[in-house]
Amino acid sequence: MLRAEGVCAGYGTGDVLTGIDVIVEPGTVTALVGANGAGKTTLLKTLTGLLRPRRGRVVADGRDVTELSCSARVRGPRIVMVPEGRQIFGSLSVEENLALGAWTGRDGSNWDLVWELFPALTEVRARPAGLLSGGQQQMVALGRGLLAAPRYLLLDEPSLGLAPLVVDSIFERIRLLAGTGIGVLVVEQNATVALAAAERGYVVEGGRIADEGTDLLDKPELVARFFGTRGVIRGRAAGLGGQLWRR
Ligand SMILES: Nc1ncnc2c1ncn2[C@@H]1O[C@H](COP(=O)(O)OP(=O)(O)OP(=O)(O)O)[C@@H](O)[C@H]1O
Repeated sequence: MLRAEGVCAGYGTGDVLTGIDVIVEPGTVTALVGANGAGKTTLLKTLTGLLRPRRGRVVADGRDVTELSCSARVRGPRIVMVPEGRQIFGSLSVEENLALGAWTGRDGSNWDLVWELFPALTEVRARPAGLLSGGQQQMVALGRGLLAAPRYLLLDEPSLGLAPLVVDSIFERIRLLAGTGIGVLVVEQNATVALAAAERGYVVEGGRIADEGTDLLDKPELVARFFGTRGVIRGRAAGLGGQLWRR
């Protein structure tokens, strides 16, 4: 499993995370939700090695990886991040963008998995990625992450800027990714969708874990904090969807 243990981290002289514990199990989806600026991306950065924690540690499969660089974490414990905003190279083809993820040389059968999970990409594989829809670009970003052969895949706001139906389809794919044994940590402001797709959820507020568990959508006061009372109704509906997704 991948663990953040008592992680404190920040930028300059300010602390953003003030003691965070999070666990990501292989073969499951874990959701990390919270408002703008709560510290979600900062936690992902400390897990991938983009940012060193000031206190606490990052442990992957029993090994302390806190001092490892980003690339060493991809090659060793296979911690891979799909960044916010997709970061696609618009002038490169879909296939060229995907191939960028294959730098570890472990891509092997994951190419088949990418085409299987994202069949829509087969038809546009030679097209410049900048011409794709937002949903297709998100599929490219996920596929590129998959080609780095992750054991742990960290997704930063995969729903950003996508229509609700496209978001549902992306989260279905995320569940399938977890079904292959990958531990997925998904950071989202779209809390109901992420929690519905996840076995376990964490709420980050002000750099701390304010709540965690397997039943966060059953807590109306929590959902209302994010979305108001309309969110409670949506949350219940999404929770039902989440149950159906689970194996
Ligand atoms: N490179 C940076 N330098 C200084 N401060 C930063 C930097 N990156 C983020 N911050 C600050 O850290 C705090 C947490 O940011 P973070 O991006 O982790 O939040 P978040 O929960 O992911 O929110 P968002 O959804 O807006 O990305 C914010 O106050 C932000 O302004």
